[in-house]
Amino acid sequence: MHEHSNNPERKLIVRFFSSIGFIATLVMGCIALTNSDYFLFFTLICSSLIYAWALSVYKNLEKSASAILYNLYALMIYLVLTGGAQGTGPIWIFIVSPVTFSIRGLKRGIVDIVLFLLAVILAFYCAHTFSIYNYQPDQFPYRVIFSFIIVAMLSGFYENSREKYNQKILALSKKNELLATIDPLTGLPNRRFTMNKLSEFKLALTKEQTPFVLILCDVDNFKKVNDEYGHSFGDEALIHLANILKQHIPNNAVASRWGGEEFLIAIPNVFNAKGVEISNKIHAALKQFPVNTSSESLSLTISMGVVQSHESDSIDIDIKRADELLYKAKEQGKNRTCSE
Ligand SMILES: Nc1nc2c(ncn2[C@@H]2O[C@H](COP(=O)(O)OP(=O)(O)OP(=O)(O)O)[C@@H](O)[C@H]2O)c(=O)[nH]1
Repeated sequence: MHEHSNNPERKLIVRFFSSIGFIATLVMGCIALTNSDYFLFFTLICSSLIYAWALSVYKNLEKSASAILYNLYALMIYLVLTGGAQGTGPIWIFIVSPVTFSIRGLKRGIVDIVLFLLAVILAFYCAHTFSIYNYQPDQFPYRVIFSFIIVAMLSGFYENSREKYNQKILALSKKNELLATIDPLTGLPNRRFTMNKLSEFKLALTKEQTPFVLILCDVDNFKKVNDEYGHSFGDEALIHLANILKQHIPNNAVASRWGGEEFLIAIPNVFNAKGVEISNKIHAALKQFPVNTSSESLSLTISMGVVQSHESDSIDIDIKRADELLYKAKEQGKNRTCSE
């Protein structure tokens, strides 16, 4: 499948063009019938049926797109060859480049249009050589071909800008999506991202009995840190803590900034005891590595509540239990972990 056509926008375009093609060829077929032009009537009805089929298989984009385009090309070549109604047939070829580019995209569109152009030149040549239709004035075919090339180039230029613009928008929205899930100060995932991750962990617990542990952490006496050392030192302390948390959790775990000076760690595939072991390593690392700035140094301490998620409890209840244990750790004198 061509990557350009692999999205809902392409499906819409394919449906749109197959519907337009179906209606237009059907109406033109009926007009040909009233003019007693039976061969043109038969050609247009066949074309209309192909468009109807393309519409019915629109979910298979490649098939549907090829049916629309090759049907269109065949009809255009027929019109050029026979002159259509009183020699006006070639006028229709100008719709080919916008339709081709919007269905095929730029690169493949150029290939299709060059091949189509060669077929049109051949059709004009055959019409003249075999006296199928005698275009008047003689320069008419040259003018049509020349203006077709200009229209094709303009459509290609437009498609090129459109694709570049789309890519920019896509990159920007990906970047924004990422920013919306990351805490700008610590670079850790934020609450929103973590809630989604917790839902995944909960699903794995209920479906596959994969256990997971939550560790809720809160910096001790952080108001005092801010008051004594300043707010920017407080910020440095949070960044330092975030780095320590990242270094001490398994790769498949998530350490997130839950809000303010609170952090939540979620570790899949482990039981409570492993959560407590990790929390003890974090306490030790904070003791070993103080927050250092050019002028200040401080050993930060945190309190933690560790719980194992219960299959029967909601995520909110799990977090509430962790919060109760964290509160207990604070009550018992801080710089410690309480678990169930
Ligand atoms: N520097 C800085 N401070 C923050 C940030 N977010 C929250 N705080 C501060 O964190 C402090 C939290 O204070 P409290 O809730 O009283 O808690 P505490 O002083 O740590 O006391 P305990 O939790 O009982 O140990 C407040 O002073 C907030 O202003 C932040 O992003 N940067």
